[in-house]
Amino acid sequence: MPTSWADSVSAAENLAAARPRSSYVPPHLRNRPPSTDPPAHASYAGPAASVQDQSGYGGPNVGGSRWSGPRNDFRSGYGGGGGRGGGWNNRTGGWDRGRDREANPFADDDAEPFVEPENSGINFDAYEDIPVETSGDNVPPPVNTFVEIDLGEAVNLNIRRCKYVKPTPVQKHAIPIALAGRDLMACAQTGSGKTAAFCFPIISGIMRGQFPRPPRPRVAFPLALILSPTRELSCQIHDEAKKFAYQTGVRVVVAYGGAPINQQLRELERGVHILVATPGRLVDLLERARVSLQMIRYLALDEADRMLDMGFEPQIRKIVQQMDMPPPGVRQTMLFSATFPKEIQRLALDFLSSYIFLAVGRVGSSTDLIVQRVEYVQETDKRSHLMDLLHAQRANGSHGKQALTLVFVETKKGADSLEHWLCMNGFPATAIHGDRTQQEREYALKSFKTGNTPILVATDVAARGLDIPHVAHVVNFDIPNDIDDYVHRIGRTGRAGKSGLATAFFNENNSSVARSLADLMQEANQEVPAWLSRYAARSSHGGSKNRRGGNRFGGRDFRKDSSFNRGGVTDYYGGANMSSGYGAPGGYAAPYGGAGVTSAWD
Ligand SMILES: Nc1ncnc2c1ncn2[C@@H]1O[C@H](COP(=O)(O)OP(=O)(O)OP(=O)(O)O)[C@@H](O)[C@H]1O
Repeated sequence: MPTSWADSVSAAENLAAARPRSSYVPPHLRNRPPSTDPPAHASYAGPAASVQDQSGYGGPNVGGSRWSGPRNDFRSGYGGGGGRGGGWNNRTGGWDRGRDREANPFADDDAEPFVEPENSGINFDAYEDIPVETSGDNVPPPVNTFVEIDLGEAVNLNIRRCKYVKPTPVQKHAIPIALAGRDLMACAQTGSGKTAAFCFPIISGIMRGQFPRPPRPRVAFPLALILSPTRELSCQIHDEAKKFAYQTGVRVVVAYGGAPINQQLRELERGVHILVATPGRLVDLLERARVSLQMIRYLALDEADRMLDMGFEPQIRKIVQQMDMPPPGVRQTMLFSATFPKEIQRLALDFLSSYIFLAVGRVGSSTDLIVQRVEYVQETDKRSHLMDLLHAQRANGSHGKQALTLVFVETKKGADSLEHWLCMNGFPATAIHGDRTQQEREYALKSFKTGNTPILVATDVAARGLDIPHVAHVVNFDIPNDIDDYVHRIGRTGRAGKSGLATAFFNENNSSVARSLADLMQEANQEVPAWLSRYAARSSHGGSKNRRGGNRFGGRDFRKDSSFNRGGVTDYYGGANMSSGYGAPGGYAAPYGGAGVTSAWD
């Protein structure tokens, strides 16, 4: 009997190796020991449903009826093709052929080129005391271990390959909610494992589900759609999802702008269960009729508040509401972010059905793992101040090496110019922003990640979601106008239980965020300089962007606000007609998404 993860991984690999290669194994029987009984009928029952049957991972059935709830009843009937023989994976060139050639997504994991000796090791105990709030009807109880969550043997094996020992707090709560088929709006701090929180239930659901054969050839019919705001983030989610879905038979494909579309079309033609995409490229594919959303059962918006703000909202509405995607209640919708302004929560009602709101930590708060410093620096002194910081950092670093430092600026021009200046002054720097070609962007990111160019100057295009190990320091050379952007930027360090440092250069130009910055720092147990408190006191009367106002724990699901019910919406937790009255133009636009917000994005 396997006694450790390593044992069970190698046992499973041996089992796979021992399987006779010559005889044809139908896709739905792959990953199953030879003795397992064949299914009663030939309908497609998810790529690796059989894996579940032999898992031994029964565990308590968290969420009780999650596999037989009304949503799943509906799903199995959706499209009316559940009983058709063969299933959609059997079409010519289907994903199952690709599965035989599935590259090992873990192959590079142990060859980390840049290793920072201090501060390695994941310390999720740091998250244990975080307050958690859930609201909504019949919230499924959280779990404490992955074993309790019935994700199936293949996914459990991948969890071990990822070296995840136990679920993070957001995973403990969000995974059972998602497995129960519930819509979810989840807010949890940067670097706390949200990607896995929405990927695991999607993969598991696809493995267990009954889905009809896709109706047309040469058109991709994904079952799940994961949207994210940037190309790099979509690629990262794709990489992660491929790890979680390795050898499950669930096929994950990514589509994003700036890369040749033909290659992406070819990938899509080979079949896709989970499509990870940026909105612009997806709209293109939909308009070319190469992707249909008609079979979507799962919709996840990562960085959901960003996806629903002014820059992306029209595209998201087009994708979700104006094409052929099943409506809320038919599909399962999950929104994740570290920040969720109330205006956006309100807007999100249009996409959700009877959802559960989950907040792990304070909504929009940063993690205590990040030491935040704010320094008063005049505009003209910023460069020399940065140079001092970098010099000091190099002197303190191991072997005189520059630690990975991410420097955020407001504009693309500013990024180019600072990169140039740093290089001229002997600091190995590169830059990433929306005017660079995709190739340049990818090269910059890679060079930074590997430590070849340990300073990355970036606009907000790199602010959200990117999980770059060993980022020691985030410098807000220009402080963003919106405090939520600040939260995401500094969240590039202090991830997965590790600590990090964030320094912001503050001056008169930033007085509009003084209050929210001081509040945020206080919430995260950071030392607030007296001069910043004075700025905050001065600016506390104005500033529509100041959405904080102290500790808001306990009142953050906006449905709990009295204004929610005053808006004529009486169904408190997501019954019919919740969206009425909120589609009015200007409902949220004024306080959110100023002119500068979209400039740095794709
Ligand atoms: N249960 C776990 N155990 C150990 N590490 C984990 C676990 N879950 C996730 N991680 C790791 O934690 C890191 C951060 O995860 P992830 O990128 O999903 O965070 P996030 O909450 O989406 O952050 P952001 O808000 O910045 O997008 C990743 O490197 C991921 O592999």
